[in-house]
Amino acid sequence: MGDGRLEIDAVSKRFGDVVALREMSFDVRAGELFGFVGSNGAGKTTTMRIALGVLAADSGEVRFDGQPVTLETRRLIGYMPEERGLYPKMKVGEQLVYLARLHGLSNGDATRSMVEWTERLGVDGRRDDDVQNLSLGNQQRVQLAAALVHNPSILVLDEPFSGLDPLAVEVMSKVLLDKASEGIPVVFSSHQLELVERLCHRVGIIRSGQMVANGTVDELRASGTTEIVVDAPGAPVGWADRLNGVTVRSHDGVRTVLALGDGVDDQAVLAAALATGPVTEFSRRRQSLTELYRNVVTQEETV
Ligand SMILES: Nc1ncnc2c1ncn2[C@@H]1O[C@H](COP(=O)(O)OP(=O)(O)OP(=O)(O)O)[C@@H](O)[C@H]1O
Repeated sequence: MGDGRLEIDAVSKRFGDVVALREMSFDVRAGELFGFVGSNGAGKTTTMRIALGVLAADSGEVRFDGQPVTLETRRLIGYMPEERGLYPKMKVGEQLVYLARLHGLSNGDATRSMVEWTERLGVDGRRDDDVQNLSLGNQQRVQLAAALVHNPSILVLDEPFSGLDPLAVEVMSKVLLDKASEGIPVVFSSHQLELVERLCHRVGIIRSGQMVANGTVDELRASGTTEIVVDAPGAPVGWADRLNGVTVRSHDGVRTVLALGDGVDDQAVLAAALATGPVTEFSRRRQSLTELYRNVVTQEETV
């Protein structure tokens, strides 16, 4: 209690026959940027809507700072919905002030916050424009401003990066990192795995409504398959085919990429490579989040 964490604890949800979430559990720590990834329909939006409290879970609990999220604590959440929720015919500035006031800010504080966030997000020149007249990317910047304008203590953002140009991605990234470094938990969903790998402190991969991997990208690497790159110029084709517990991922000229099963001794692989002649490279390959994701998701599919 009192640690500023957002906890999703064994949350389940069905829509008729569709099981959207099965005992989904993870936590987002204070000061952490948490990336939430998974295929279309895996349950990301449903989880976020339950975290916000706009959708009720069938079972399980969402807690913030050790306490169940209530109507009162819901006001502490800055939420960016996937279906974007701005009033198209309202001016940007008026809308942001209105939303901040709904969350209890005084008129003066709401106006100051609107000015600050429109400047930080580069839409200060559009304050007097109707939202519907902005480009989609600028609407998204305003949508982020709407999530931030009431100084939330938790940020829950559904695909905030989708459709943004590279400069807008940088602006959005910096704001999210800054908010996390102020000590609040920040969770966002995304299909842009390179971006998630670059930005996030921890990542959760979900499939069919369940959390199937969760941790720093390095932790996910450590629990995944070890891949070894071997450069053995004199080795005949197929030199590694008969090694126990080893799968040849690719063989390209003199370079072979091998996947080592659990408990396989890499020194035995090195000895086998040396037995073919000189070895000019023998290294562990760092898998990208995209590769880890593919492995986790396809592994689960075959279970
Ligand atoms: N209101 C609803 N009524 C019926 N089924 C729903 C409803 N909302 C979500 N679902 C179903 O629940 C599952 C999870 O959907 P959800 O939108 O949470 O996935 P997602 O991970 O956010 O997907 P995407 O990446 O496509 O946005 C899907 O099978 C979806 O069809």
